[in-house]
Amino acid sequence: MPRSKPDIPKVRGRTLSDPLSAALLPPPDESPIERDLRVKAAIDAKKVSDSIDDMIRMERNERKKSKAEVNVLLLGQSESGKSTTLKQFQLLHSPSAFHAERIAWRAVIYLNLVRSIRRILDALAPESDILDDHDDADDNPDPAETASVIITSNGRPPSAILGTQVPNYESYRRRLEPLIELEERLIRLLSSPDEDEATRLGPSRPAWEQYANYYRANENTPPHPNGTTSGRPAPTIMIPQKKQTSSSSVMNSANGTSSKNKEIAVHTSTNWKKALSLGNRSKSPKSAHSGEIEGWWEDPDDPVHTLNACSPAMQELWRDPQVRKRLQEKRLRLEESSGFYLDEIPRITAKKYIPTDADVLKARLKTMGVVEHTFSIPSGSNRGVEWRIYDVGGSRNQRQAWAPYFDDVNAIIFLAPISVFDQARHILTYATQDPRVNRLEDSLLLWRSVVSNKLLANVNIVLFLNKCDLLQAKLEAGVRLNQHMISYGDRPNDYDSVSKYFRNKFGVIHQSYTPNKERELYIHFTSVTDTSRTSVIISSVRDIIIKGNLRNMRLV
Ligand SMILES: Nc1nc2c(ncn2[C@@H]2O[C@H](COP(=O)(O)OP(=O)(O)OP(=O)(O)O)[C@@H](O)[C@H]2O)c(=O)[nH]1
Ligand SMILES: [Mg+2]
Repeated sequence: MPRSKPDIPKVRGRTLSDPLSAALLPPPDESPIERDLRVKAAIDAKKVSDSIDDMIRMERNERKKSKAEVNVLLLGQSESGKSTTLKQFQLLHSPSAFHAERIAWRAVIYLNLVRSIRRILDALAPESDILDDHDDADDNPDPAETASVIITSNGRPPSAILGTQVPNYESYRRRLEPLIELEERLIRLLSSPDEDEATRLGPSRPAWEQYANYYRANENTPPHPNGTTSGRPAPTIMIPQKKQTSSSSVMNSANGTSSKNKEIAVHTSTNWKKALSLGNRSKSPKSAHSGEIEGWWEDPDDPVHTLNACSPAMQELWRDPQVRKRLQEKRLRLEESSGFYLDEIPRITAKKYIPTDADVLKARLKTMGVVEHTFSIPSGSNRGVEWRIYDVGGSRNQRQAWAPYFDDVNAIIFLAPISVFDQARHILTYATQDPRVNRLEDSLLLWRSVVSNKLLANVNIVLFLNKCDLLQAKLEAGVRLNQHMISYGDRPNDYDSVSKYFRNKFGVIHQSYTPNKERELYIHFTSVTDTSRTSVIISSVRDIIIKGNLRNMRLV
């Protein structure tokens, strides 16, 4: 069916100097019969052209339907749980690949554990001036964001002056010293061996290491407090860009294609997992002649030996009541922090330790750049829908990499960690007077900017109010929401009331700012480290996204 009234071919907007316009003009001496013939020929030609257009359109829709594609973006601030959600997708849809990679996570888990120990020692150091809030390290290193240090007028942090002294500190420090070297080694192992700049260490050496160095040189005199800084940020591993693979690939953070922009912060699972191919050795047959070994535990250079040797000291440190008291004074709640394995030291430091699924889900490795994973997910009568899931870095200096993905995204899963209402990030920018920004406020602002984005007006949005397990534990421990969010007022401080309050807060922002009032918002309360509950949620999210996608395709 022709879509417009048949007429002579349109040449509107062209001038006579345009050769096409000139060619389409009727001949000057055209008779009425010739005119009718010419108009009929033009109408026939247009019919043919329209039917070709229709065929092309139908073919494209058919192609889309048969090889349906879904692009999903995981968004949210740093440490909100995006990469963990991606791991859950992997566990659900490519479990064998997930299990095959478990061994490679050993290095990350070791690094998380060693870092927790170092943070305790930093907090115990007599002259330590580490920040009370561990999440401050979130977005380092970024020139616009610097962790602030609370220093009194005499240059010493208040907690160092008034805090509980741990008499065994020196002994712990000495016994755990090999872990300093191990931390550096693990970071080197995880980064690419041929990239000098591959690994970014934090801005300074840790307080306890400075103290240790000083102490070695000046046995009994304590070091000068000046010059010490806060604990290091979470290890950030910068991995060079490699050719993309279909199942797991890496993108340039700036334009999603090449490495032109030297500011690329690439973080690919493929690369670092290969770099630590410790697991391969377990497959080698043991042979006295070739020197092959049965497993990594027989390799004297494997990091497990240092950990294993330090295991008793680590356990004593973590069990020590005075240490716990000191951590409380410093408001350092390691139990809530990412990559927490202190309650499982004997199991993690065992020579033949293999990470469980739960360990991998708990492991913390900050994402730099954008990581893409594809899955083929069967859906109803469809042969298989190809899902592309993009996991982005959530820290502030990573967010500019998000926009290029807005163009052809079908759905967004936005993660907001609602347990962080009592945490602040230290941000020093020219525009910010108060360097402390509440992390939940940060999430709300980010949410507002995503839901109000016009490019995303027709994109399905699913909101995960995440870290509900930590929220519940925090409320049960007596932390009051109204002390951090005045607007909460006198409402009860229990999980039900608080979680509803947050759902409402995020919902109202969506309602007020969405450019598409028809858009439905799907909200889930999640703890994405919990596999059984998350797999149910993922299945329902999958259906919502597929339905929304089909609806949008019909509108095309
Ligand atoms: N207890 C608990 N821990 C969680 C939950 N979700 C994520 N985590 C942990 O929080 C840490 C951070 O999660 P990630 O998935 O790495 O966060 P991300 O959003 O990818 O962070 P960036 O890569 O920095 O943007 C990890 O150690 C997770 O195991 C949750 O619901 N409960
Ligand atoms: Mg991540």
